[in-house]
Amino acid sequence: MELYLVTDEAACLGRDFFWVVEEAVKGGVTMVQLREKALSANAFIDKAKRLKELLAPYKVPLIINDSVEVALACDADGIHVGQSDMPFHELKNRFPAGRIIGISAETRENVQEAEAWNISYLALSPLFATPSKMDTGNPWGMNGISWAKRNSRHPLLVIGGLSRHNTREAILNGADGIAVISAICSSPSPYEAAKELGSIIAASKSGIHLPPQMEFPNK
Ligand SMILES: Cc1ncc(COP(=O)(O)OP(=O)(O)O)c(N)n1
Ligand SMILES: Cc1ncsc1CCOP(=O)(O)O
Ligand SMILES: [Mg+2]
Repeated sequence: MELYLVTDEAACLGRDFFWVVEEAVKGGVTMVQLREKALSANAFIDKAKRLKELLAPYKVPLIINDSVEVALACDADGIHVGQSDMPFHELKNRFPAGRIIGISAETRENVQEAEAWNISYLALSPLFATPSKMDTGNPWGMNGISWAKRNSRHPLLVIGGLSRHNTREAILNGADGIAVISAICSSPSPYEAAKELGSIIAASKSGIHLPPQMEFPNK
């Protein structure tokens, strides 16, 4: 989940959706979430099945946003739910054990509540305000990552406004991975964008010599 692509057809700017995703995967994306807000259930399932076939040879897991029905119908590797979606206690009974379950945390209370759950990752949402999703709560900011790192046992993702300019700082503050829409889907080259973000993540992880507080004294 280090470099996690959340898809958005509109963010692909008229280019073929499957081409954008495949370029991103070739560039190094490690997980893909199909996020569809306007499709019928059948159309969502058809798109998910096609995407699963595309991803299989690359061994990149497919995550379905919001819908357990779609996730089951396409035999997805995992599901992502937010605070207004199916609650974890219900999801864990509906979704086969061993698959990926990701949850968004919008507040410190959400992070604390998730401590009791067996989930695959927690996504701090949003890290920064973003035009890609307007109905969000208050942004976590970089300080929020270090707080969550100290208070959560789960792998931590950050989402919202991530780009080549702030990925290093997010990782140095404690994020295990980043999730993006526009930085990849809307890039002139989704391949190059993914490659660059992946390199920044790898370099930030291998090059940590100072604790984040020392690198960023104001955080
Ligand atoms: C990886 C990841 N993190 C957060 C979200 C947001 O989920 P949610 O709050 O349920 O909002 P919608 O995406 O459903 O609009 C996400 N999708 N993926
Ligand atoms: C789906 C989602 N959840 C929180 S912010 C967001 C959108 C992220 O998009 P971008 O990477 O373009 O800021
Ligand atoms: Mg949701």
